[in-house]
Amino acid sequence: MASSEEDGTNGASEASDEKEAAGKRRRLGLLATAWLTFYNIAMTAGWLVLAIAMVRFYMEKGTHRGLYKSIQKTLKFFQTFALLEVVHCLIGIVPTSVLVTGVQVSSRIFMVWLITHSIKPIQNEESVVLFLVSWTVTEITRYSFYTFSLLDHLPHFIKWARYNLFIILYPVGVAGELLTIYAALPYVKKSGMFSVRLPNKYNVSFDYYYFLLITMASYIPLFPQLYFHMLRQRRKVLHGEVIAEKDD
Ligand SMILES: CCCCCCCCCCCCC/C=C/C(=O)SCCNC(=O)CCNC(=O)[C@H](O)C(C)(C)COP(=O)(O)OP(=O)(O)OC[C@H]1O[C@@H](n2cnc3c(N)ncnc32)[C@H](O)[C@@H]1OP(=O)(O)O
Repeated sequence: MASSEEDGTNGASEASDEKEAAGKRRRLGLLATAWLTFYNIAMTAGWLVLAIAMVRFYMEKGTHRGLYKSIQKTLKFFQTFALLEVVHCLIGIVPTSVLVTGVQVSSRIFMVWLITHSIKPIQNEESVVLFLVSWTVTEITRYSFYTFSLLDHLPHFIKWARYNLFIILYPVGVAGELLTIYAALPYVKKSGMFSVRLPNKYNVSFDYYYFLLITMASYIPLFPQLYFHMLRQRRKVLHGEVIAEKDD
């Protein structure tokens, strides 16, 4: 059987990819393209640094205990920087849903700052490693995908990885996040952190423990939407299907 390379279909699809990328750059404008290229390169580099630091830590110490503490500054910096992705959608320089990106980025910011950073006793949980590894592999792939696409030289394996690895990494990452929040519950309940009790002069109360329970429950309707969004993107990019979405 003739392969796609042999019968020339691969060449044709490469030519059409290049044409598409050139059209995309024209649409975006020079400034936006330059900014996105810089942003994606910086983010790829940041997550690569994180990956190397994690591998080195594990090879030197042979345990995951202390891993989070050793990489937390880099993680916080690059994950917080990702808030710009919501801005990119809002100003229209990337054709992505503000809602999908907003949920994705805010859940990460929440995990980094309001869970792992704030609740020290859970930093050595195995579940933290689960989401750290899953986020790191995802982001190296995702940002290098965007970078190479903008530069018009997208290797097939990166495209393949961007739209296949998430099938496993997304559930693994979400499991890591949920298990970490679950591990945090006893500490939150005992300490009463971030909670506001009555009576107070504003007459409002807030219980972080119940907020966490509600957050965990919100994964049930929200995660499938993100997952199915990615499955639709996968069909569109890898199999060329035209799919209408109504999530904006
Ligand atoms: C306050 C508390 C809140 C708590 C909320 C709790 C509920 C949370 C529930 C869900 C929790 C999820 C937690 C997440 C866990 C993990 O991440 S685990 C690790 C695995 N994760 C993944 O695999 C993430 C996969 N998901 C995504 O990638 C996101 O959905 C996305 C980031 C929003 C990306 O989706 P989308 O943009 O639609 O896909 P793409 O195909 O990549 O892009 C579409 C087009 O946009 C262009 N583009 C996008 N970004 C850029 C960029 N930076 N630079 C250049 N171009 C960009 C892209 O090229 C595409 O363009 P076209 O080719 O023209 O279509």
